[in-house]
Amino acid sequence: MIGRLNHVGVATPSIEASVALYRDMLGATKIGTPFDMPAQGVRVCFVDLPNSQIELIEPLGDASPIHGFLAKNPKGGQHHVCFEVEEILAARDELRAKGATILGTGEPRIGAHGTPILFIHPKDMGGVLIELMESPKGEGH
Ligand SMILES: CC[C@@H](C(=O)O)C(=O)SCCNC(=O)CCNC(=O)[C@H](O)C(C)(C)COP(=O)(O)OP(=O)(O)OC[C@H]1O[C@@H](n2cnc3c(N)ncnc32)[C@H](O)[C@@H]1OP(=O)(O)O
Ligand SMILES: [Co+2]
Repeated sequence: MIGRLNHVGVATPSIEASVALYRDMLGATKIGTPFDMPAQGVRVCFVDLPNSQIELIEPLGDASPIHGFLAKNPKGGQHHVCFEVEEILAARDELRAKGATILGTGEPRIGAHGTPILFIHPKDMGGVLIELMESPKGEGH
């Protein structure tokens, strides 16, 4: 089921401050323009790497799912890892059959790459919040 590592999600109280870190400390040159995803409750900015992406996420709105994480980690930190899968509904059903908790309604939502995404509760994955993302068509692993 598991495919390519698509991105590592990094929660931050300030995308602007995090962009400065990745640019000035690590020398990142391919940094996108931040954009809002109200349905996901986050503001997003991608840092492109040769083999993957860092997804900087800042809370957006009172119901943002990352408020709790930032309350525990006020300076931010590594929040989730995202793996591509070929068929998101098949992956969800297989995971559920294995006892995993799919977060939210369990129905995929459209993520920042324009394809359906789901999250697996960290309690079922050794303390790591896992995002599954359907591979963009034609880019299957
Ligand atoms: C940009 C769009 C999209 C994309 O296309 O890539 C995204 O990535 S959106 C990213 C943000 N969205 C989400 O994270 C949605 C799924 N997340 C959730 O539903 C919640 O955040 C959560 C994982 C259920 C946590 O909810 P919260 O209310 O903050 O915490 P709890 O108190 O319920 O926590 C229970 C338990 O889990 C631990 N925890 C919380 N967050 C994480 C985390 N990111 N990584 C690892 N562990 C986490 C928390 O510490 C609690 O542990 P215990 O205290 O030991 O019970
Ligand atoms: Co993500």
